[in-house]
Amino acid sequence: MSDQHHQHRADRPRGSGRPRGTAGPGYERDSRSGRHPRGGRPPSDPARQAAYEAIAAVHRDDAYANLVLPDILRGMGLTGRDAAFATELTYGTLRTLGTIDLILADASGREVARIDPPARDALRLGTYQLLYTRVPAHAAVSQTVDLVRSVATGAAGFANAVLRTIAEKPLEDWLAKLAPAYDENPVGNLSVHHNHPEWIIRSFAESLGGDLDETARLLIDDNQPPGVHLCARPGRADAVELADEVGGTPGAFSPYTVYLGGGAPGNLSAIRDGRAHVQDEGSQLVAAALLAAEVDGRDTRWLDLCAGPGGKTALLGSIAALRGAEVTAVEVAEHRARLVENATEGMPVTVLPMDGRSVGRDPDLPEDGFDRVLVDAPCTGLGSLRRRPESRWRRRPADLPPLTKLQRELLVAALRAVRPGGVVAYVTCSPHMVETQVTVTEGARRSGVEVDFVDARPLLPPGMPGLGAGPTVQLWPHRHGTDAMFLAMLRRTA
Ligand SMILES: C[S@@+](CC[C@H](N)C(=O)[O-])C[C@H]1O[C@@H](n2cnc3c(N)ncnc32)[C@H](O)[C@@H]1O
Repeated sequence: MSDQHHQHRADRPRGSGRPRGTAGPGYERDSRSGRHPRGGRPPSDPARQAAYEAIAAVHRDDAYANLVLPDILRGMGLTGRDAAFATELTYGTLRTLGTIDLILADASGREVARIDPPARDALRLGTYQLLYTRVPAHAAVSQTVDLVRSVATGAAGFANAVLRTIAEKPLEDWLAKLAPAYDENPVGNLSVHHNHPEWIIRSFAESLGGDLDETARLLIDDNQPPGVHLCARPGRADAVELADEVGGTPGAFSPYTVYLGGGAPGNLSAIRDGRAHVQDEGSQLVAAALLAAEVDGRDTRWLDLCAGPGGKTALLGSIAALRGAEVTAVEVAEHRARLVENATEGMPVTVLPMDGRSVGRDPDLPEDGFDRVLVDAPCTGLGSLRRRPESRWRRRPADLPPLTKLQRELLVAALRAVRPGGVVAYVTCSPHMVETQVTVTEGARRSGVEVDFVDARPLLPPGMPGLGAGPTVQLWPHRHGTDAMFLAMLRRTA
């Protein structure tokens, strides 16, 4: 699945994947409504039922948990501790799916693919409770068996037997039994222990210079839910004052960042009245880095070539208002272009709903026309797996070729759009070398213009640790507490 598909699907009506009324293979019997499990007996408690429905929607409808779960919680009227429990169960089960399926296959003595899908998803949820939470075993088993009874007629006895087998051993014993020995297959071992597919672990390790100890630390942090970061919009809010206002703390690195302590950011007046927006600190850092690079002469025409939904455009637009600059924001998906318009209300930003590769073919996107250009390219999103629990199991290496072609073409367009002496920031929320170093090197080579790499490290706040040998920068959850954003800064020399 390419990121383009990802974007389009993510933008369908909330929670939907497949069209309504259709169901994925194996779910027909029990979940034709697309929502509520059917059956003669009452299902398990509401939080578990909500988690089951979200997990089933992810697998049955190709839905996204972060989109579908809020709708389910709202529909069931779940708030507070129930909503938090349902969220933990949903995200935890989806994140640990690879290992859970190994355990389920071993305990049931059959391939997981051969278990009836509704029973399979309920069993996954039960296994997660047994091995990854403090839910007492008897409650995990009985609640899951009740759930199975309501969604998969006739499977309750099977589920009971499988769950009792799983409950016989703690997680460590299951991992010791099923993971390959570290000495013989370190990546396979890390995959089972830390719930990431092997090809993703290999790509992280390659980006970390082959250091598997550090890779393991990354995987551990990649399994933690990320904190909520706010961006205090320059000229509209001050990060220290905003932190006081919302009961948060100023960010460790970006002067605009506030770490929110808790609560729903949507309820904050600072967000409602346009003084701040939700944005990972890493995203704020790479957007601000574009503006920290020196350019000679004119510095008023900035271009954001992949703008939707507009987080980085909003930061650039706030600073443009202070510096007398103007931002042109390009976004190919019309509905996402509208999100950019909403995000940049009152800022000197012009949104163009068009393909960023039209540089030189559209009067609004002239060659040599801009002083600074941001290419926040569509990517696999491997750097933000913390936010999308199912994503690691959905992504495939085959997603890379079409994405890297698009990334390269957008970078070439950016290098043609910038004037000689201007700068281009190439950014991805993936640390995969094929999307980062390879794309940048190839894009620069094919652009037909002369470029130099600018050392991106001094463009980040002073004293930031772990920025490597340059000239590009890779941020990491375990080093910086941010998404794994990549930044390459290029200057057009002629
Ligand atoms: C990584 S996201 C950008 C995130 C955004 N910069 C932000 O901070 O909110 C990449 C965006 O590029 C858009 N996109 C994909 N192909 C494009 C193209 N050919 N031209 C312009 N935008 C494109 C996608 O629709 C998506 O919104």
